[in-house]
Amino acid sequence: MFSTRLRLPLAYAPLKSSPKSLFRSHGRSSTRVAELLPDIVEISLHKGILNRFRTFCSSKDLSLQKCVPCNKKDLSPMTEGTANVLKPKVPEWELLNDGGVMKLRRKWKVKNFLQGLEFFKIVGYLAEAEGHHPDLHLVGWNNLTIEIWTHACGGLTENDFILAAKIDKLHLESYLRRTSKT
Ligand SMILES: C[C@H](O)[C@H](O)[C@H]1CNC2=NC(N)=NC(=O)C2=N1
Repeated sequence: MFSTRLRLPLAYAPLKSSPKSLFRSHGRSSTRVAELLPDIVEISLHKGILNRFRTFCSSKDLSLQKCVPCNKKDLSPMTEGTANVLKPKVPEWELLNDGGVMKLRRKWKVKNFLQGLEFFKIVGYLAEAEGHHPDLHLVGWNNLTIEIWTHACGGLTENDFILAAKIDKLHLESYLRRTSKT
């Protein structure tokens, strides 16, 4: 864990210019506050590092994260609010509530039926590698839809957003353009 003891030489601790948030205006004498300074600095430093660590964990690019096994007993679906927070990270996908089950959905038009099946195969290999699987639909031979949700809990988990982000990283649109010439 991060524990960096930073002992500021009190002479250099600019008490007056320190951010208000560090020093409550309890009218404490500067001597008392000065005594507290090293611990206050350490706590804020610690928090800063922890916050940076947390930011790293919820890294912007979901496609760099890995899906986790959905076999935890207490796995529960995320709230609609949380889903809306994550949604901007997968802008091509829509959030839908399918009879009470929150899902991610994205549609593509394919050139022909075989291209659709090829598309499924590419996504299938990704899903197998992640251990998390989308629902694949190919309707009217060229309307391809992918829906992603976590069946184990009947709703959305971070796995679903990670898988959606990884599917986007496949850049299947350029695949569809390339193969449509064949
Ligand atoms: C143990 C393993 O994580 C589970 O069997 C996985 C497989 N793929 C999955 N995919 C999806 N979408 N939901 C699940 O609940 C799920 N469970």
